[in-house]
Amino acid sequence: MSKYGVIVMGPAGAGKSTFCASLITHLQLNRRSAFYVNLDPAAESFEHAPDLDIKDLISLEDVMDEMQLGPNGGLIYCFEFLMENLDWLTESLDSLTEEYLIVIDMPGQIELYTHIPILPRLVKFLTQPGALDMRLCAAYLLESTFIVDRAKYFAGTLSAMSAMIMLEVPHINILSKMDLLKGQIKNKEIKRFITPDTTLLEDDPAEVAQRKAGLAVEPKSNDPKDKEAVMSGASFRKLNEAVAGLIENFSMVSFLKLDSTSEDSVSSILSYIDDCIQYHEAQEPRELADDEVHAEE
Ligand SMILES: Nc1nc2c(ncn2[C@@H]2O[C@H](COP(=O)(O)OP(=O)(O)OP(=O)(O)O)[C@@H](O)[C@H]2O)c(=O)[nH]1
Ligand SMILES: [Mg+2]
Repeated sequence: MSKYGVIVMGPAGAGKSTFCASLITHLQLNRRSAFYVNLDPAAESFEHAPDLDIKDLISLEDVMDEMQLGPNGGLIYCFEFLMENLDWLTESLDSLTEEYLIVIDMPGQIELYTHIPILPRLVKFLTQPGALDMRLCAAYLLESTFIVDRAKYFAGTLSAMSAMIMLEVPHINILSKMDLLKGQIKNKEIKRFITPDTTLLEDDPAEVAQRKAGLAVEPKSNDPKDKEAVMSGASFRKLNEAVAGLIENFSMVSFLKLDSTSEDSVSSILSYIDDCIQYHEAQEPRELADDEVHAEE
């Protein structure tokens, strides 16, 4: 029996846990079964108590104390430990029927997505036919406020693309916290960021402001500590153009918009997830509950 799930990824603070919570609330309101898996050993408070929590397998605090590691090293250790104890996942997920949407909340450390091959191994394990056989959709969140800084937006898009290439499962990219842009940026302008392309660098507000202020077009110093010098000027622009060009050439990334505070927005993202994993095709027709029958009448 196949299982159905979504793995929610993205940089720190992108809104992953909030999205997981809104998604679970929405599933519950629509009488769908959700199973919430928290894989962030540093997460402390939850809107919905996790059905499975990595903290029950390993404690980040203990790891940091005993192995004398910092939070990032500790997290990597926790994931390596998880990979050696995958039975822990199998035991809990094995009995879930295809009715469930398994929602997996990931930590925000970017190392996990780019530097080490743990995530591809985890995804391979979850999706392996004959074992858990999960139809899994990867959802990569990027904070929409990044669009005011083109360099940040393209760097974030590059990390989304890197996760996409690495994971080889259906993938959606999401600009989160769209409500924060309301009244700040016109809808027409926001549309330009849905599919990234190099023309977005032509009117980079940061660069326009620099030019207006008569600031250097070349870094004054090569000292990486001199952030302002390194993060501006013609060389920095060339770097951004190269990154934006790479993203455009691959033409793999486009974004969906999410406002986790809006039920309609969460519902629309859920439809994409359902389509990606063909959730509805697998469902048995179910009988309507009494109140649903009345609502239909
Ligand atoms: N306005 C607004 N704020 C949001 C939204 N989603 C998340 N936030 C806020 O953004 C902050 C970070 O949200 P989290 O859901 O904890 O982000 P995360 O990606 O899980 O963070 P880490 O697990 O630490 O990587 C919190 O203060 C949330 O309340 C949204 O759609 N709109
Ligand atoms: Mg979180």
